[in-house]
Amino acid sequence: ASAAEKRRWTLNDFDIGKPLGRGKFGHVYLAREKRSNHIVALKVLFKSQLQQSQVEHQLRREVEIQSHLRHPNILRLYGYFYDQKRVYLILEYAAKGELYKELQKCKYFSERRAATYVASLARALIYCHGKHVIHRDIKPENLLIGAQGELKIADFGWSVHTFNRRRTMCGTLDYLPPEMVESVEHDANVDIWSLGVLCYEFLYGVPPFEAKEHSDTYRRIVQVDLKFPSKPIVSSAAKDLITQMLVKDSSQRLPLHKLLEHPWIIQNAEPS
Ligand SMILES: Nc1ncnc2c1ncn2[C@@H]1O[C@H](COP(=O)(O)OP(=O)(O)OP(=O)(O)O)[C@@H](O)[C@H]1O
Ligand SMILES: O=C(O)c1cc(-c2cccc(F)c2)nc2ccccc12
Ligand SMILES: [Mg+2]
Repeated sequence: ASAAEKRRWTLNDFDIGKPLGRGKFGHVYLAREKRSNHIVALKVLFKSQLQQSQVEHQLRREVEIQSHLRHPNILRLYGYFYDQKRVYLILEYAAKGELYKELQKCKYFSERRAATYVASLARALIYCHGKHVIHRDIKPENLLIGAQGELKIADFGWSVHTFNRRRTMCGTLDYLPPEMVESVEHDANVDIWSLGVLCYEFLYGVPPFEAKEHSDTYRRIVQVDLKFPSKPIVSSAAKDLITQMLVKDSSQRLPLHKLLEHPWIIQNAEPS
């Protein structure tokens, strides 16, 4: 690890700025590291809440993984430290905030914007899968936007092994592929499914299997009840890509490197 990673950080190393948001286990603040004047996001997590939710080990492992990942579309974890009551994560600051908010504001994205985001996520996932890290939790809430408008996968829900993990944490089912919803063995192809769900949501403003009741969403996922609305107008190339990703048999999903060669991506994604 670099010198920055090894050093023992303390709260005194930082000037704390405005709150950037509230997470499940604490707040995230804008902060400046005093020696380097480097702007970061400081995520403060309360130990008591981490213990109550029994996520302490998950957090340690995810911090371990996240600190070793280096990719332009993956939010950097520079380091961490803790005191009596809190754990602090020193994160790359994503100046343009949450993709989720941007999607709500625009309702849905242009095909060029959607394809550019999908291509950068595919490259980030190819990088992760190359390191035997699968994500399992790709959704708009876990995507942030950097100062140049680039996408950053910001979630700590990484898992190293491709073993079958129950989703102990509650949260929307919308992005789960059939094998996870049916909680059978799953592998890196789960991320292809979630990326397909995300691509649909970028273009239509809603996820493909959304339903009022959890049980209905569950049924629509396992039946791959995929329907394309007539509005907004979306190219058949985009629908073709989504259809090749939202396939029940995970081994038949379009591999990520093939996604980057798909006509819709070639024609619409900004060159990286
Ligand atoms: N690196 C960052 N740069 C800018 N804003 C951030 C950053 N990290 C978090 N935020 C803001 O703070 C909010 C809460 O952070 P986060 O979502 O990480 O907390 P959490 O929901 O508890 O964590 P997780 O989503 O991993 O469970 C985010 O929704 C976002 O608005
Ligand atoms: O008091 C501790 O030793 C402690 C350390 C850590 C921790 C250590 C490294 C990385 C990381 F993300 C978290 N998390 C905790 C969560 C709850 C209660 C105590 C702790
Ligand atoms: Mg969050």
